[in-house]
Amino acid sequence: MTAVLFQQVSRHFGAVRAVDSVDLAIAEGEFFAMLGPSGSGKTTCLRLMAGFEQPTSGHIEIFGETAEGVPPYRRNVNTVFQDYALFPHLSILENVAYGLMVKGVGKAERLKAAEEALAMVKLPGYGARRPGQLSGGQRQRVALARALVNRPRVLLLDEPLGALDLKLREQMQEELKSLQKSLGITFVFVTHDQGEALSMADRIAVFSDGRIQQLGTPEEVYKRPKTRFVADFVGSSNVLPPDFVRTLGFGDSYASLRPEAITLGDGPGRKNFAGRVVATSFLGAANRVTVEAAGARVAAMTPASTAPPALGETVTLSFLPQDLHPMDGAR
Ligand SMILES: Nc1ncnc2c1ncn2[C@@H]1O[C@H](COP(=O)(O)OP(=O)(O)OP(=O)(O)O)[C@@H](O)[C@H]1O
Repeated sequence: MTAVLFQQVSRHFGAVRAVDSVDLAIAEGEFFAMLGPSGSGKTTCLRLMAGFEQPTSGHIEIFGETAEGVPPYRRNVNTVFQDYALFPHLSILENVAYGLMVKGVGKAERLKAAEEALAMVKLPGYGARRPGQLSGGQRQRVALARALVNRPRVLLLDEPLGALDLKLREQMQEELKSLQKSLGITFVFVTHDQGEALSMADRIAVFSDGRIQQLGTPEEVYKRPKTRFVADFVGSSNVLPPDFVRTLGFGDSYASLRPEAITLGDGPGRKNFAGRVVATSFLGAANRVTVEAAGARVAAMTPASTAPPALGETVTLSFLPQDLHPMDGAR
């Protein structure tokens, strides 16, 4: 079943097209990431799903029901905000139970549900504390518990790990992913961190200027970026200019070629080109070798077990034709 459906959805603020003719269908139980730079429209999309914004045009459905005009509290969705928005004067348990209190659930029942939600996010026994007595990572979990206690069918997460340091972020990424799988709730996750989107999501929508540039699995988006923007934003792919692509025997368009698909030397069935080494760097498991070839700068990954070529040396590099991906927007 489709959890969230956008048909030609736009949200304009005066002349700003924050969201511009977006189509998407998020499946029930999916971990869906909206990835893009600041100002690309992903938060506005999330707010449209939550009901904090209404579309200027287009149609939104949540589990098959029209969402336009339905207020946030009537939708089967809950939002976890980046700043957590916990009440400082309430205990952790009261914070988590708050949504149920507003809905009129009796005290014993809501406190029990809040305890269960705290256990889900691995914070059992923390209920008596105040938010100020918890670490950033623990507050993040409380924010999550506070959304989960409502048993939403869709959980909307707006950069929920943004305030955490790198190590805690990575730990929470794994926990969020396994929590999502065990609960079977649809997660829609906003991030500007491509590593985070690639590692957690089932599918990613890459946003730029209010539009979806590409929608696909992490592997598709990473290995076969459709546009130069996606190639640049989602990773360290080589973006080869049309003139160079033509010399390799392909058509007249930009193309992406991942550094790890390029090897030193030639081999059967491979396409090759010559380049002069302009930089090398040791990355631990591999060396990154950058060459200049016919006006293009191309990076290759070579095994760390062999010494990289010397700077200034001319080398032959090769790749399998299927690893070169022509992109939209020729010139
Ligand atoms: N209430 C508003 N009034 C006017 N312009 C807005 C409003 N909300 C968003 N915008 C504009 O819409 C565009 C998209 O904003 P949005 O917050 O959706 O981007 P984002 O990709 O989530 O960025 P960030 O990662 O910085 O949150 C921006 O240019 C923003 O300034």
